[in-house]
Amino acid sequence: MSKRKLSRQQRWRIEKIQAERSRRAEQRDAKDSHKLAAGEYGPERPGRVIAHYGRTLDVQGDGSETSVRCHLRANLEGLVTGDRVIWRAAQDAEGNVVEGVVVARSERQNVLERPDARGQLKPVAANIDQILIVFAVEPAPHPNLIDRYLVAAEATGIAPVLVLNKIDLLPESGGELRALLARYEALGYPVVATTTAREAGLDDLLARLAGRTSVFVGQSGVGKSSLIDRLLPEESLRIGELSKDSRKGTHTTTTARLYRLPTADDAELIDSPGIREFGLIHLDEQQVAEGFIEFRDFLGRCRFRDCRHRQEPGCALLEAVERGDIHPERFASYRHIVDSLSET
Ligand SMILES: Nc1nc2c(ncn2[C@@H]2O[C@H](COP(=O)(O)OP(=O)(O)OP(=O)(O)O)[C@@H](O)[C@H]2O)c(=O)[nH]1
Ligand SMILES: [Zn+2]
Repeated sequence: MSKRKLSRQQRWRIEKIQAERSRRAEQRDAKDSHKLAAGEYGPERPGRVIAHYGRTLDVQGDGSETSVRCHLRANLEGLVTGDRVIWRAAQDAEGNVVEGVVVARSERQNVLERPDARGQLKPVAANIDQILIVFAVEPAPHPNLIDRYLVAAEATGIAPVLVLNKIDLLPESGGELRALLARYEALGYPVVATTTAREAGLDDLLARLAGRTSVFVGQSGVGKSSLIDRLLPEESLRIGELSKDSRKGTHTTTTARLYRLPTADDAELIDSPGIREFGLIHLDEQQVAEGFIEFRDFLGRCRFRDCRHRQEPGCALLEAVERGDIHPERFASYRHIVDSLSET
């Protein structure tokens, strides 16, 4: 945000708008309390937030195929797509569920955060099982890019998976990228090869998606949209919801949306432009070191407690590189990422 000073009039306007917003929220909450007390809402039931627009959410009840537009009790803040919640449904005269109210949030298994316009971390999605880091021969990943994504994923505690897309463009021998992937596989990372150019190109990916909640991240042009288009063949699934909202003139700045994939068993995908750019978050030196999973055995074993693993004697990491327990390119990548931290 710009540092420009707001005029008194602008400040007054902003305060007025905010006061009006909170007044409306209070009113709605009072109405909800009344309805809840009057038994107009059904029993508490578990559900999942599949989209959110400000203080309005789409919640899918467990075991249900459809979602219900819900609002929040005033004491609930910061719910994001993927959150598991407790909600109560209101029914119309025919017994159809028409709207709902979210009364509680269940504990999060993990949360994906992104910096907002002011650089403050804000949650964008929760309860994710895996981050699919997509890359391709074209555009080729610049050195360290894969490691950067891996470190960012490790920092969230969500399991990363490497997805090499556009394998139709790979040379017969597999090329350098395949060799690079073998190195990551040896570290224990799952690796999946895909192409949207062939019918069976997504079979391995589908197997990987089954039974899990995933997000796709990766640099522009590697084929994230193409993959998602193939996974969600019904365009109406993606666009229908949005146009319905814009017709109503509702605010549609949804941060992320959860899709259940018709193409894989019990697979969920959470997607939004903000999530696709994941990886650009700021990390500290310690997080970067811990993000290189093969370093973990050696961290804390250097002679000096404040070792920065540069040229200190008795550095356990440098010794591990020397012995061949840490690949020199991964170590160089670690250095490069740490050095870039001071530039940002
Ligand atoms: N040869 C080949 N091209 C592909 C494949 N997948 C995607 N492409 C092409 O790669 C280009 C970029 O694909 P997108 O799906 O737009 O890439 P993206 O990662 O979503 O890019 P952003 O939206 O900018 O983040 C398009 O021209 C696609 O047709 C593939 O498996 N093989
Ligand atoms: Zn050290």
